[in-house]
Amino acid sequence: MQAKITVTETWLRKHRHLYDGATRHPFIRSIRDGNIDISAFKTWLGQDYIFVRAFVPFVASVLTKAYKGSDDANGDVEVILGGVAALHDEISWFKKEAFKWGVQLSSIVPQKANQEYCRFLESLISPEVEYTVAAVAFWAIETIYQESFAHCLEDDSKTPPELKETCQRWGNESFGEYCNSLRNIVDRQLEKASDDVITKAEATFLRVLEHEVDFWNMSHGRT
Ligand SMILES: Cc1ncc(CN)c(N)n1
Repeated sequence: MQAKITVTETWLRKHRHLYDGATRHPFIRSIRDGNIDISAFKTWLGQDYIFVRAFVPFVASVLTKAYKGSDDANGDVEVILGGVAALHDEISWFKKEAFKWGVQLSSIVPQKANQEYCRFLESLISPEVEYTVAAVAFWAIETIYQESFAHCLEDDSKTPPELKETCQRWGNESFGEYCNSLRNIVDRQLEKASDDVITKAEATFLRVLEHEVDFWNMSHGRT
């Protein structure tokens, strides 16, 4: 018997070009090829710290929506709670890493692409946004980082040793498993969603891809 094609699989096939644009961006390729400009890396580091701080209330809102909106026989809340806990570590890691690279986090001003991405996250916090739609954004945001940084750890990569730890943070296997759990949550929700919610969720997925590309562009000095 053939396995059923899930909604996320359909989207990934349909939007492959844009998805690859987000997960195989020139910024990521430059890490993987070992010719990253360290000033671009430092820009990314400072800007991403600001993004992650805005990401926390968004993830907390997904947690609330999961509690209210899913029957939770499937443990959605616990999976998302794991994500919140990981973000706590992530913020400490950014502080440590910024110190290592001489990046002054307190003086970072968010750039336009970052501001727009954070505003988009804030719009998803609204209680009017369905759990399914918010969960799709959450899954996509985490997965793009997982796939991007895992690409920098493949056997034939020439990632500089001093950036390996950064790539490990999102490219490691257990982060990959967590992203798979998020994908299962999303597919389960989409399976029972109305056409209207599915349409909104797909549009949200595309918006995430665009914001991620803009975020890499910004880090790469392309704005
Ligand atoms: C822009 C961005 N996208 C995703 C992630 C992964 N949490 C992140 N830290 N920053």
